[in-house]
Amino acid sequence: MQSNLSLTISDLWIERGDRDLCKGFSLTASSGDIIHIIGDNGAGKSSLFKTLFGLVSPVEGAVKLNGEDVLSYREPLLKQSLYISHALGLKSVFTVLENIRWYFPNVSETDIARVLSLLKIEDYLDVPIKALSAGQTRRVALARLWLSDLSIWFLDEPFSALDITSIQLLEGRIREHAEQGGIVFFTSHQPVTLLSPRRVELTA
Ligand SMILES: Nc1ncnc2c1ncn2[C@@H]1O[C@H](COP(=O)(O)OP(=O)(O)OP(=O)(O)O)[C@@H](O)[C@H]1O
Repeated sequence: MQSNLSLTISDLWIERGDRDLCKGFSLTASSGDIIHIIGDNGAGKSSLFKTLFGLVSPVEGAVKLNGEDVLSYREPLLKQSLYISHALGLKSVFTVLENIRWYFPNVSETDIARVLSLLKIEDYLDVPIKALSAGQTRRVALARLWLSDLSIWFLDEPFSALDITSIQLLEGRIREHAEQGGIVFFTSHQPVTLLSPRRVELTA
């Protein structure tokens, strides 16, 4: 995992439908930062993450990773980043293990077993995602945070549907990642006080 990272967003302006979002939005995040993006429903939090991932093109603005423009050529950012959207990125007819293997074909059985046990989904290895509860499904998606070595995380509502034990586990993992030099952006409509994140508000 690379540390000493600096991601700078300058004067961003996103348009979706006929709505202006994030107009004039600027932010710099460095290794070790945990950033809680807040804002009302529809303020543009998911759109911001999608823009950084190239799924939405901004009207204006610049995004630089360690000084390099990553809006016109995104590969340096994508190679460093892990994005878990509302959609979670899981295949519903694949089993838990098949989904994990889809992302991590070379990770050892031991590491997968350790993480699934930590997340208390070790008994569901051969169960298709469509047969899991909402919280169990999210835990499978979040397993990527323990198995990946990517530095910059974009987590859209990662605490949604989780029980208290899982919330604490995720908070611990986010804190650990930042301490190791990663950068974490997340959205949540609930206060996440244990992490003491930097709060950045988008206005609708
Ligand atoms: N595919 C789309 N086409 C047109 N407009 C869209 C599209 N997706 C989202 N929008 C609009 O963009 C605005 C911002 O949506 P976005 O999902 O980014 O908000 P959000 O802050 O993540 O909201 P929430 O807290 O409800 O998740 C909304 O007004 C929404 O209607």
